[in-house]
Amino acid sequence: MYKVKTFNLISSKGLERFSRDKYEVSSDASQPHAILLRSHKLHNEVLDNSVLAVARAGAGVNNVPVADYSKRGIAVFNTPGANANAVKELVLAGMLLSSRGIKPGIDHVSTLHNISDAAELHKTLEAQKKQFSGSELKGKTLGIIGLGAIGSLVADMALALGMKVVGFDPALSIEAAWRLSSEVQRAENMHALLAKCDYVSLHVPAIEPTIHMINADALAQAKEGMVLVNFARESIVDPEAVANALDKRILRTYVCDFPEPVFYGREDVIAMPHIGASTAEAEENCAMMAADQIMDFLENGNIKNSVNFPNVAMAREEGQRIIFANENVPKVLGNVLSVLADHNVNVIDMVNKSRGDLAYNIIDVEKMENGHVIDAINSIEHVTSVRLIN
Ligand SMILES: NC(=O)C1=CN([C@@H]2O[C@H](COP(=O)(O)OP(=O)(O)OC[C@H]3O[C@@H](n4cnc5c(N)ncnc54)[C@H](O)[C@@H]3O)[C@@H](O)[C@H]2O)C=CC1
Ligand SMILES: O=C(O)CCC(=O)C(=O)O
Repeated sequence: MYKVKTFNLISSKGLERFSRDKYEVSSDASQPHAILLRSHKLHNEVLDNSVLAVARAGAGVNNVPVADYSKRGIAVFNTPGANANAVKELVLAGMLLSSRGIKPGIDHVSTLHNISDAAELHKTLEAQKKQFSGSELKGKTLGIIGLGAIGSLVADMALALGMKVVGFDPALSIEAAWRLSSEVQRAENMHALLAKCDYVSLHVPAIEPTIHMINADALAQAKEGMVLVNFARESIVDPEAVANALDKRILRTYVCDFPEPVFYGREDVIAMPHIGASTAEAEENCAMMAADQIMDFLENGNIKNSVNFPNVAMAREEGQRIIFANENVPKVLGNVLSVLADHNVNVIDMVNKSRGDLAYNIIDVEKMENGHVIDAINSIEHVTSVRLIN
């Protein structure tokens, strides 16, 4: 029986993927083989040694101490693109909220509840509505920083609305580049993008080079009156610098999914409670993808969409499957094969792949009589995790 421990509310569509005869899935599972979570922060959790995999039902893995887990041979997964459409739609809502008098207009209407005569109400509204006029998105320039799953959908949406789109992404993958519309203009650097855009939307992961990438220096380059949209992470902007830029009217509005105390009471900040991915569809997509990845990893050792391990897949053969991870240094695989030879274990098939400092291996062997092989592999220097699947 495999055990999966969950944090956060995981869509039942995902939880239902785990068959009851093979999996026990609960928020209080002890000694779990895998963790399935959304935004819960794992940095302060003591993880049982039983854990082999952590799957983030979502995109950002800044709530997971990936480097520590890599050293322990724990595979960390995410669900690329599974919630991208949900975020894209809220980016559009954010841009519209910043450009039209939608929220103040609605708030104003709710203050008029004491007018019981319909004709008087309509007359009052018509007389006052000029306070709530705005401007259109069509013809404006949107800058997108980070052109991955979400950024590319935001680009398509903005182009469809008649906006000009400028993008910046120095780490763009080939796959993402293929997805991107040729109408997106490339900015040489972030400052060039900030200088010419009416709206700028952030879609980068929270990693060391992006922390506070929107700071006082960056904002000093911004086109006056720019709207900054942040559905990425709070740490990507320096909140004090954003507040200063709003004070100086360099920024017209800051739209974000990450409220900060420094923004309380500001009418030029539109803050949402981290709901970019909070749609039934996105929650289902993420949970199902994460569940499938956990199952294929636990049952077959296959890896898809890991953020620290290489993608690996090998069809199952008869016999048993040895899976081990190691530091990516010479001789480890050779030493493991020597152990197998010393124990008269016949190899049927194998795959060895590396990613950065890590290597991951699947070796299918004929059924072993000797129970000490796994212990012997475990004691080889630089092996970080090993297990046997029958
Ligand atoms: N508000 C919410 O509920 C959600 C927020 N997010 C956030 O959005 C982020 C992006 O999500 P996806 O588009 O799905 O990820 P993704 O991995 O598909 O795209 C991220 C892109 O950022 C680029 N990038 C990395 N460093 C950069 C830099 N210094 N400058 C410019 N571009 C850079 C990468 O090359 C990549 O193309 C996630 O990491 C997460 O933090 C994601 C989903 C929901
Ligand atoms: O699970 C959520 O609601 C948050 C989604 C998110 O921030 C992400 O996927 O990076």
